[in-house]
Amino acid sequence: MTSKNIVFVGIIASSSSLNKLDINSGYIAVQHGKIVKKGSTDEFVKFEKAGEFSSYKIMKLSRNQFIIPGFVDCHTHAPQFPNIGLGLDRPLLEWLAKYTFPLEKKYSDTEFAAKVYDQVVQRLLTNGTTTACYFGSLHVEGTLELVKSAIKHHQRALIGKVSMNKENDAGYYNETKKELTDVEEFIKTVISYQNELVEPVVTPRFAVSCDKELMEGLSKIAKQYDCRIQSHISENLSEIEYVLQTNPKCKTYGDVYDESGIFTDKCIMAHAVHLTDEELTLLPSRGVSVAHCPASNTRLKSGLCPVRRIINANITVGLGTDVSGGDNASILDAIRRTMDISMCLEMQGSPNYALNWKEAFYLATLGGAKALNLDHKIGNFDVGKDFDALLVDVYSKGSQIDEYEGALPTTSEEYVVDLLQKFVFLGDDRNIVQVYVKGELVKNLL
Ligand SMILES: O=c1[nH]c(=O)c2nc[nH]c2[nH]1
Ligand SMILES: [Zn+2]
Repeated sequence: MTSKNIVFVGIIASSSSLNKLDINSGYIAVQHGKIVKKGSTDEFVKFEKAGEFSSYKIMKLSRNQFIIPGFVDCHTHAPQFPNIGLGLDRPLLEWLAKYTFPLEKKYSDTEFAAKVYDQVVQRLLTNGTTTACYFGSLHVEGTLELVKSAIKHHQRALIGKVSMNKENDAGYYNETKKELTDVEEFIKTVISYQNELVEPVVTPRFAVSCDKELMEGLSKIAKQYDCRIQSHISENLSEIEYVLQTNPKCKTYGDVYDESGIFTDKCIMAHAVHLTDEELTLLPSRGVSVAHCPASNTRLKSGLCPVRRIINANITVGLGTDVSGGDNASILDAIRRTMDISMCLEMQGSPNYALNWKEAFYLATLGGAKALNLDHKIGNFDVGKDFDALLVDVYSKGSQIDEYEGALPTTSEEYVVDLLQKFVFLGDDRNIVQVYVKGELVKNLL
C-alpha cells in the first residue's frame, strides 16, 4: 500500500443527491488521503503549468476509464461467508436455526475466524466495497479477528459483536450479564486500537434473539460510548408475528426497539420489508436509517421491499449485500436487484416505484454513507472528504463488457454517461482496476 499525493485527471462521477449524479471531465487532487482540490480540465492545465502539482503523481485516465466513490455495504454478516450460495431453501427463522447459527458458533475458534475474515475483507475490497458495516458473531475474540483483518487490509469498517440472550437449539447465545460485559469489552478493545477507519457497533441480532432487558442494556452502552447500533427489522412475516407475540404491549415491531431505546439517529436497521404506516412515521422521527437488502429478501422469500415508499417517508436508505441470506458479495449486484425489485413492484401496480440506475448508484455511495453517518467523510468527492474511490476501466482486459466500434455516441457528454451506465449494468470486479481507501491504494490491476 502506498499513500502519495495524487492528481487524477479524467472523467469523475459522483452523486450530490438521489436525483443528481454529476459526471464531468476534470481533476481531483488528493493529499494525505483527503480531497484538497478539484475542478475542470482547463483549471488542471493552468495549475499544472504554474507548478502547483509538482509534488503530486499525475494519473491521467484513458477515454474508457473514470473515477467513482467507493461502494458502501451497509449490512453484511462476515462469519456467514463460508455459506454464501448455500442453504437458501428455507425461510428466515428455519434458515437461521438450520444453517446460520451452527456456522456462526464455529467462530469461538479464533484461528478459523482469522482465516475466514481475511478472505472476506479482501473479497469486499476486490469488489470495490471501501466501507462495510459488518455483523460479526457472538464471540469477542473471534470478532476482534475481523477488526484486525479490516485494519490489516485498510478497509473502512463498522464492526459489531453480535448480541443474543434468548435460548435456541444451537445453544448459540449468552446470559444477559455476560453479554453486556462482553459487548463493553469488545468496544473498549476496538477503541484501544486507535484506528481511524474502524469503529465498533452495538449489534443486537434482532428482537427474536434479544429480550427487552438486553436491548435496554445495549442501548445504554451505545449511548455511553457514542456508538452506532445495528439490527434487523420486519424482514419476514413469521418473525414479526413472533416479536409481537413475545412483546404483547407493543403495537408494532418498531415499538419494541423504540421502547428499549434502540431507535436513535445512530441506528441502522436492515430489511424493513413489511413496515406499517406507523413505523414509516416512527423511524424517520427518530433518525433511524435502513439498509435495503434485496438479495436476501428474495433468496429467503421474505418479500419485495418497497424501497421507494421508504425513501418517500424520508428515511435514509443505503444498500446491503446481507451475505449469506444474500448470495452475492458485490454492491453492483445490490444496485441491480434494487432496480429489479422496485420495477417488479411498479409492474404490479405501484406507480413510480422503480428506481433508475442513477438513483440506485446514489444509494450504493452517498446514500450508504448517510445511512452510516459517515457522509461528512465519504460518499462523494466534496473537497475535505477522504478519498475512498474506484478507478473503473469499462473495457479492461478480460472483462464482460465488449467494445462495439461506433456504437456509443461521439459527443463526449453522452459518451461518459453511457460508459458509467454500462458499468452499472454489466461491470464486475474485473472492471474495478484500482481501489483507494483514504488515499491508500488497496487493489491495483494496472
Ligand atoms: O438475513 C438475515 N440474516 C441474519 O443473519 C439474521 N439474523 C436475524 N435476522 C436475520 N436476517
Ligand atoms: Zn442481516
